[in-house]
Amino acid sequence: MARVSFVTRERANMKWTLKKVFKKDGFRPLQEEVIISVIEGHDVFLQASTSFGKSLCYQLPAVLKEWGLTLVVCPLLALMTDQVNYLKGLGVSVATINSNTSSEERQRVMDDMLCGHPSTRILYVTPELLQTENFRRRLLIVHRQRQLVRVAIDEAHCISEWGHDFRTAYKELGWLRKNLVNPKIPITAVTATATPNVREDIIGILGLNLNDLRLFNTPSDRPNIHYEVRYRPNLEDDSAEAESSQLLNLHNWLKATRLRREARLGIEGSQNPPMSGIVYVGTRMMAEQLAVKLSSDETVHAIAYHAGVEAKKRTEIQSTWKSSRSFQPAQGRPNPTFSIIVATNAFGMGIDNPDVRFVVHWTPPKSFESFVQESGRAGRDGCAAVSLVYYGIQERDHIRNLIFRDAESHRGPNTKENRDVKVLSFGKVIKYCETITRCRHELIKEFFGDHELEEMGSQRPASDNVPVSSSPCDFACDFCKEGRGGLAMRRAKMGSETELYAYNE
Ligand SMILES: Nc1ncnc2c1ncn2[C@@H]1O[C@H](COP(=O)(O)OP(=O)(O)OP(=O)(O)O)[C@@H](O)[C@H]1O
Repeated sequence: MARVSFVTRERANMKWTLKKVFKKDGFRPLQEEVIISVIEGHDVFLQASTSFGKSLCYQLPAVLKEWGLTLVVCPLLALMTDQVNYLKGLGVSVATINSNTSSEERQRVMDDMLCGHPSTRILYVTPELLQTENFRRRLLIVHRQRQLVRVAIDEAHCISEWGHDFRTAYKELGWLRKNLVNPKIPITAVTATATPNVREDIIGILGLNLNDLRLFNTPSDRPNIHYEVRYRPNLEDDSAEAESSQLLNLHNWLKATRLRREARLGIEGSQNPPMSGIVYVGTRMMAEQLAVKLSSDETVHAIAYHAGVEAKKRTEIQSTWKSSRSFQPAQGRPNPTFSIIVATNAFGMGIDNPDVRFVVHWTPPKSFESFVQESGRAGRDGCAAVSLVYYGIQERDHIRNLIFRDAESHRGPNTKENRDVKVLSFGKVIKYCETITRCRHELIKEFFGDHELEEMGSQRPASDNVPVSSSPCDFACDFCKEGRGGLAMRRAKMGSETELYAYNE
């Protein structure tokens, strides 16, 4: 009886807050169930695909009640700043303490935390801050004052050495469960990219209570993304020719995309706002060079983004690209059809631009998890988008050598394990790219062990809208569109069967 009234009352309250505070018309499938579990005070582990809306699952409960502080641990300054600005824009009382926070602001936030009834509802911190004695002491005071309601761990895969973005400070988060007791503070951990090993670490290190843990997941692939691999010819003795034929290939693909768009919309492409895309490259120099080469076509405006670009300029590039609707072309050039960021992996996790229509990997990604994170920047509005990976035997071998060389150049007890993790993850990239007999959506789900989550009793969204189709992904990948024969022909250009790893069956 008590539960029925909770559900009825809280659901109405949640919907009202969703609309009134977050300006959203409704929940996405599964969000409501996750949020109810968070509000009920359970430990929650949510593994949902990129762009699912995981942040809302801890932000909405934080503002639903009229008091109490939610602590959010987040690995990236840029991500934290984006979230804080977004929430401030909605009128939520939110704060952050990180290396960019001024001492006055830091003092103000700390004073508020300790005042016995903090007005801050959500506090974003780095895992490094949470390691400091000073912050821990203050957090324990807030807890004793019964003002700490829950902790959320964003990008929880960073906890695991099996993960692609392992952060030592994340591993120390076990402190939370050990010290925030009487009452126990519930923990919500969210990620888009955790393999079975990583999940085990997240649950174990955070000390999530298995008897009470609520597990949720959505499939790891993204149904609205068309996944495709393009094979580079193996021109060992002429890498410049291979490079220029790849550039031509990408320019042709952009041209075909532009023509399709114009045909669909029935108006000149130049009258539409530019279409946003990201091209990932391996090095800063490559980013600079490729941005210039892509911009040689006047329908393309491409700009390089990497850690060597000054921080202020990077923010500027990102915000111009995000607001492509108000894009101003350079003097003397027509309005471009494409606004492209050519980026190294300095641009990735957490970037939330709703209308990115394509993500291209100019060379194979170094890990499968980063591939899923980076390709997941596409189609965040739920509309159709494309992921293209250019793949060649030389690049494959080059990356493998880099992984081994990097491991050898570092000393330390974890070197071998760390290298093995990287080799294993790159092995998945190889399998993903070289396989010509399976749907790519299915491969992604397999690599993240979606089936095992099901066996662990994870709740998934109801699948009543699954299209009836003879393809597992409704023809949203190159295998399902072209079939084995078509892919085999394309892959043959890359090299002989003996040069491929034994991954393709
Ligand atoms: N119920 C909803 N209705 C409409 N938009 C939503 C809803 N929930 C979340 N969103 C929007 O979806 C976008 C993605 O949300 P969010 O950044 O939380 O994704 P995420 O799951 O953390 O993805 P990633 O792992 O890729 O960072 C945001 O712009 C957010 O405002």
